[in-house]
Amino acid sequence: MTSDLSVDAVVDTARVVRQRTPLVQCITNYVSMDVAANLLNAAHASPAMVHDVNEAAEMATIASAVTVNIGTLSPPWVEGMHAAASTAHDRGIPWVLDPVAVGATAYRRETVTALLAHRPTVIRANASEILAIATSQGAGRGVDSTDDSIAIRHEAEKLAEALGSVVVVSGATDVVTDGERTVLVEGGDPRMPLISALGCAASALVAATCACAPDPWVGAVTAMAALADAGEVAGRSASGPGTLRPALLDALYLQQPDDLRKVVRR
Ligand SMILES: Nc1ncnc2c1ncn2[C@@H]1O[C@H](COP(=O)(O)OP(=O)(O)OP(=O)(O)O)[C@@H](O)[C@H]1O
Ligand SMILES: Cc1ncsc1CCO
Ligand SMILES: [Mg+2]
Repeated sequence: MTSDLSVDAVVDTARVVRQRTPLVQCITNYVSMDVAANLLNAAHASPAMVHDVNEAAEMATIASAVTVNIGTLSPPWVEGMHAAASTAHDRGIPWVLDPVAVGATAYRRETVTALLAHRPTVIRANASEILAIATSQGAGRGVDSTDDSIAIRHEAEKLAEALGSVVVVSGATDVVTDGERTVLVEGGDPRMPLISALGCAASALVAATCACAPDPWVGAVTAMAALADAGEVAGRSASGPGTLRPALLDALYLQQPDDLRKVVRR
């Protein structure tokens, strides 16, 4: 389901990731560190969990891309987030914002508003989080979505246009939009949201693919298609979320770029 999407560009992006092994600086939450690092390794990228303000900007000068996730935020971490995001912006490398539970507290909303000043390349979040940013209001119960990605497609498109960022709304169907062009990525497994911080890891993967893509919209589609295909493959052998997680890492590792053609159809 595409508009103007070159499936070849998606497959090429997946190939370039394998050639370049992009270094992704992850400023991410305590829950997600393990799954994000291992998912990047399995997907042929290279993680570095570097968040402290004393080194965050310096690290961003050698990274290929940065991901900033507010999942377990505190003031010292926020300083590191600003340092890395502004360096990424100045260098013109992609940086991805993951606004975990942004609707839940005023501190999260203020932090996200301040981080938006560094103009994220991509915002990757679930539907409730995107809705909270789009409406500037509290929404959702916490880190999990209570809204449907497809239902907020138009809010996502307007937000992408207003911010000049690609917006990825994850869910049973992922909505990937730059405001003008929107792709729906289907697939995956219904137990994926039960793997805590898989969305955070998805944001890190979006950073990796954007570092290797002709444009961030294609980059974001590549990451979400890779997860959708791997989730589907993993779901065949998994008996629950516990076994789904290692199976997903194996499926990503074994995935071939051409496998993405199955999920991103014309
Ligand atoms: N019902 C579903 N069926 C198939 N895949 C899904 C479903 N829900 C989510 N996914 C996939 O699971 C991954 C994580 O997305 P999700 O929307 O759960 O992120 P999230 O809410 O930000 O997660 P977290 O905050 O735990 O990191 C994405 O790749 C998404 O496509
Ligand atoms: C459960 C949880 N709490 C803060 S961050 C996080 C990981 C999923 O977003
Ligand atoms: Mg999330």
